[in-house]
Amino acid sequence: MAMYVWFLIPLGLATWSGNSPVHVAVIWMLIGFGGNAVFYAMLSLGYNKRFTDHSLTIPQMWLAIIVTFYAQIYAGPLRGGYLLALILMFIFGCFKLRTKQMLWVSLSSSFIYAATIPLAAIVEGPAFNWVQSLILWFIYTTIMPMVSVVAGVVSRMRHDLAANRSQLQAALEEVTHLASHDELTGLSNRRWMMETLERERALAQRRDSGFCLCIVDLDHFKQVNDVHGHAAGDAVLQAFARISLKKLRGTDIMARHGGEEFLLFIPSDTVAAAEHCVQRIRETLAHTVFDGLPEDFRITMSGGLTHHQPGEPIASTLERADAALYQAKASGRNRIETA
Ligand SMILES: Nc1nc2c(ncn2[C@@H]2O[C@H](COP(=O)(O)OP(=O)(O)OP(=O)(O)O)[C@@H](O)[C@H]2O)c(=O)[nH]1
Repeated sequence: MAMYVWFLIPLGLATWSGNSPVHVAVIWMLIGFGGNAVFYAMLSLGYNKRFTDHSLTIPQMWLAIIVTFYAQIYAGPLRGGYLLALILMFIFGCFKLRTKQMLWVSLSSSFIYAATIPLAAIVEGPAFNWVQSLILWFIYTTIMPMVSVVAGVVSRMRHDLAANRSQLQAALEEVTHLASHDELTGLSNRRWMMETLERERALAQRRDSGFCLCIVDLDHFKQVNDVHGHAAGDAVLQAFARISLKKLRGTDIMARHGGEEFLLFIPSDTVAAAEHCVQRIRETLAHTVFDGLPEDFRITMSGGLTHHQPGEPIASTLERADAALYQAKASGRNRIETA
């Protein structure tokens, strides 16, 4: 668009000084501004999505080529200056097009340029300088492919840069995810959970609300590895995470505390309500048949559940939950003990 506005100055001067007929400036404005308005409307209304070239760069370049060559037919000795408008348009093209597309546009435009030379000769009559015009055409036909190649290189560099940036973004997201999640189960990891618990502790204190913590441990898990192999053990851990997440509410948080131990945060004011939730997981697990393991294979869990006392450090809550877990194991496993 800026090109059309800027070239109105030389075009206006050429018209004012009698070097270019008025209709050229009128057509320049009508086609230039009207065409751009159409492209703007298409982009705003999303019609551009129907084309493979979403940016509509090629049609926009063609609009500039046609209107510039039209002005050039009547430009007389000023003819060469108008070609500079097309250099601007080719630089614009390099933001979106590949070298091949740029070359195609430059070569096909040089054919159209050739076709305008006899038309300019008709307009100018006997004063027309064929040699000068053919030299200008030769310059255009040889320089524009070079501009296209350079523009194509710039375009490729831009594409590579954008691809690198999105790869870097994806890697950053992955690193951020890995820093806060357990790779095997996809649950939050211990570090993230401890930070979250500190935040929840501060929030609970401010809101005068409570929450419960439960340490969950799979029973005799070592035997799973020993009898069925480490891969089967991994599959059991993953399945347990899935089962638990299905049974939890959106506000509950389950994290892998380490090994076959998990930490469960339940924002409940009463141990009874939290216990109900943990018991649901325990019962479901006890009846779960695992893919790839014998039909009669079952695994159970034990849990130590406690309520966070206002003001106490998280470590103290965890110590109590751990003691309750120890009690659950000592009492025969597959149970939840509260403290
Ligand atoms: N497959 C697998 N095993 C793990 C992983 N992390 C820890 N373990 C195993 O978990 C087992 C834990 O065993 P123990 O601490 O003896 O506990 P347990 O056999 O569950 O016995 P109780 O807790 O007393 O019921 C060990 O054999 C660890 O190797 C893991 O990521 N994958």
